Amino acid sequence: MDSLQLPITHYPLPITMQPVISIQNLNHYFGQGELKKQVLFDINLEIMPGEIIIMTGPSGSGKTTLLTLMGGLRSAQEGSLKILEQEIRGANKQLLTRLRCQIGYIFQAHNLMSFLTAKQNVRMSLELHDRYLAEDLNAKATAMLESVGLGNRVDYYPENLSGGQKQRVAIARALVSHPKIVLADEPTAALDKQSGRDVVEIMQRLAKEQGCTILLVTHDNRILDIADRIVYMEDGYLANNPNSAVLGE
Ligand SMILES: Nc1ncnc2c1ncn2[C@@H]1O[C@H](COP(=O)(O)OP(=O)(O)OP(=O)(O)O)[C@@H](O)[C@H]1O
Repeated sequence: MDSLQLPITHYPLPITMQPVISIQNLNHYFGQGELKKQVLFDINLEIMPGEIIIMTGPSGSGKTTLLTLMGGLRSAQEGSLKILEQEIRGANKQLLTRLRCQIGYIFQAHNLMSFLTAKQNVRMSLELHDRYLAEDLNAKATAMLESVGLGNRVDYYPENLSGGQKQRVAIARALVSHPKIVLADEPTAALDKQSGRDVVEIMQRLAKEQGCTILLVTHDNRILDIADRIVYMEDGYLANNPNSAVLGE
């Protein structure tokens, strides 16, 4: 088997910048027959590695529907949607499940397990990945909690943490496995101004450190400045040009 060893290269391999998410002419419908209703219209969007994108727009405009499609939480129906270079139009459950393991999710309600401590909640996310099985998962989870400023709360249960602290545990849980994509739906909605600010600044710092892409849906105008790019949804259409929308005013 020795003869199969590959030569070691001592120079960096060329990096090709492929979009982590690529959407072309995407339409989406809910319901069937007479009740069939189109909620997304001809969406086109490319998101590059490391970008922080904020998606904003009125209630009911289709933001969550688009976010769940981009997170592989539902299958695309019409057009093309590629996540990490995999086409997910008509994708089967196995492919969607595999993709989901490579994506971190942060929701408005933190969705922490109430019967697990902060450390156990974060550790659980690592247990989904075979590549960490040989590592000290408790040490990794603790280090991640330290990096979101919760080193002194690792053994606390969610009910004994503030809203902002819970959301920071959710961030630690989403980012501990170094996903290429993190999707966040209204992560600051339940937080006061300062906690909301802290939470998004932590997300921004970790994303830049890890080189992961963040896609964040929000109505919160106070956090728009953390974005590299803002996209605006209205009535199921995406305005990809920030100048076409009056934001934060
Ligand atoms: N499961 C569903 N079945 C039928 N219609 C749905 C479903 N989910 C969403 N819709 C409809 O699709 C449209 C877009 O909803 P969506 O939740 O994506 O909007 P949104 O911009 O995220 O709204 P909000 O800001 O209030 O969360 C709305 O008209 C909504 O009523």
